[in-house]
Amino acid sequence: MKFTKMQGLGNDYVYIDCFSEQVAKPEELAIRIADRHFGVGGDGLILICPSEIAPVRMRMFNADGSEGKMCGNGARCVARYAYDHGLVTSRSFDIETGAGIRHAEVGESLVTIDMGEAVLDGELEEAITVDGKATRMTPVNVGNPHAVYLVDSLETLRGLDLDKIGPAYEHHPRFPEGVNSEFLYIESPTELHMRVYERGSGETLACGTGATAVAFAAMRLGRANEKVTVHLLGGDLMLEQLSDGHFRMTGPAVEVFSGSYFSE
Ligand SMILES: N[C@H](CCC[C@H](N)C(=O)O)C(=O)O
Repeated sequence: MKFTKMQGLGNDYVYIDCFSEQVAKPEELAIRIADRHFGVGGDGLILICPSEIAPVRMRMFNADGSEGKMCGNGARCVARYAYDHGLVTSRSFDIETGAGIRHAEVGESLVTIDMGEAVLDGELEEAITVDGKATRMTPVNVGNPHAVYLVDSLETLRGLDLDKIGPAYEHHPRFPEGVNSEFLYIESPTELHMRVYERGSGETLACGTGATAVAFAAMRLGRANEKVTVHLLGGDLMLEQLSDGHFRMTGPAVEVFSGSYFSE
């Protein structure tokens, strides 16, 4: 089976072009192919599929085999792949995702995705107790669920042991279906810093839906302008809220290598 390895800010997935390949059990394949020792290695698996309502459809699976409805870094890479490999002829086109249609614009090096509207999924700065510790978070839905936790300094952000504390956030009973958790430090109204512990994949170097969620939370808290740079471990994303409420996310999307995966 042919695959392509792509990354957006180090959020890396194994991509399979389902215009030419068939994947019978993507949940199982995701677990095996995303394994960094026994497989190709990645944060999960993304299928680039034909669609009846758009030129291309994205399906994303986390490293544990669970399917996510939306993936920002994945959408940029799918857009890059679709354009570079001739699945589309225009640089501007729609992608069908589990969360609905997302519009993509493929530039020379950067790709922009219209992430749609973010929705407050509860209260701003809701009280929550995680692992016995009382704290606050802002729940945001960007097609997939996020919880945004504010931290008070860059040092605190850098010092978080997410491998250790992450699972208690991911599986908190407030979110019965699990949640992607972002830890956000607001440096200024235009500069945000975040780390993410993703549902189903653990800490990743970047998360496009997560960056959209933190931009939304910071704006709703009155602490960010409508255009911000989000600094992630793997690099920077630009997020802008348009007058219609939609978030435009701009960042890199890179093909790293391709090969053949010998499954079974
Ligand atoms: N890394 C992705 C999000 C994956 C979300 C997934 N972990 C879920 O279960 O919702 C992004 O760039 O938006």
